[in-house]
Amino acid sequence: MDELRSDDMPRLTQLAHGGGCACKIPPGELDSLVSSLSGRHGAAVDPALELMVGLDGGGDDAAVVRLDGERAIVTTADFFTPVVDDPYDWGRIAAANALSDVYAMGGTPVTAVNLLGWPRDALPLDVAARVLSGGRDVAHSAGCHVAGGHSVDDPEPKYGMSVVGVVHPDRMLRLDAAAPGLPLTLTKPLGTGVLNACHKATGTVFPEAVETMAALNRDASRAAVERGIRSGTDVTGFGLLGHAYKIARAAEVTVVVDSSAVPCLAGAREAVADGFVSGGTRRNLDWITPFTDFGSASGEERLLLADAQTSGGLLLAGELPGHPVIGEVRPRGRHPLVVRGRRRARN
Ligand SMILES: Nc1ncnc2c1ncn2[C@@H]1O[C@H](COP(=O)(O)OP(=O)(O)OP(=O)(O)O)[C@@H](O)[C@H]1O
Ligand SMILES: [Mg+2]
Repeated sequence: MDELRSDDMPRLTQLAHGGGCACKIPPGELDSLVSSLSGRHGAAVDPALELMVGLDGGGDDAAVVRLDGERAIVTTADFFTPVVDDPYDWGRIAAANALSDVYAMGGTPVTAVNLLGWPRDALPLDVAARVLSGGRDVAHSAGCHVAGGHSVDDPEPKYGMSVVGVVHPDRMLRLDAAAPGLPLTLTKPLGTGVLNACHKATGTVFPEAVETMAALNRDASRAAVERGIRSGTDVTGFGLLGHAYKIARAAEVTVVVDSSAVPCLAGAREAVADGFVSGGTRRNLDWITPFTDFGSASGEERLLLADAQTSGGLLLAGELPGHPVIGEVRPRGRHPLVVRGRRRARN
């Protein structure tokens, strides 16, 4: 428990209507909103640099513009409400999540600025300082400067970062580059959404979930790029199946997820069974259900596969030693998404 906490200070998660990436605008609504920006008025006039990745196809993890044949700039922004009550941990998690979209493009973050919304009447500013120091420490561990920010008075606490990175233009991890025949790899276990919902409701701390969320996707991203992997994304608010669907849609393939191979945090299955399921997770499931062949997957399995993750792992079209293969990419079939159930033992 953080030393700044006093009995009359509200728990951070109680000041948030939703938590972390589970408070994102639902995927279908976001698609409509973002598509309203493209089309006839969607291109910059006389752009200074070539846009390599933008809003087409529902948008990738970050925007990319080419500087020259060897270098491109990656830009992204992410902020959300508290996922945990400890301000330093929340800061670490929010920063790892913001940096993750640069890693999800195969890039290296170079500089970040803080985005802070703070309820000045409800929470002392030294709590905000703890949040910012958690974010700074994680960004620094990533070799990324924290060199500014923007702060507003806000009834609901919010924190995140806008991050600029660099990437080689021919070595990016793009949604639309997933090719049939490739295995599918996931680099962090699922379950942060349901465990965060349990934490918010009961106050129970899940240290393994906190460390998973605060962990950088840097090493997995670097290793993937070195191995020649060129397609991937990070698994966040739309859940494993939502982000797998975004790959299937962008690359016009079918993504098969083998549910028995998907790693889960300790306690996650119990948390689903106990009903700690966020509205965001249920909306994810509603969104992907028409596109998915669920086979014999149970209701609880579906919820876990759609669980809104905060600062989740990379989902890669390719094999990465040390991380589980959880499915494969196939030519587009009847459904963009297929869930293979748990295999029954043969008699
Ligand atoms: N308000 C907005 N205006 C323009 N584009 C937006 C807006 N909100 C989201 N987008 C774009 O929509 C796409 C999907 O957004 P989403 O937040 O799901 O992606 P993401 O940044 O990879 O998410 P995460 O940080 O959870 O990994 C992205 O390309 C993002 O840039
Ligand atoms: Mg992303």
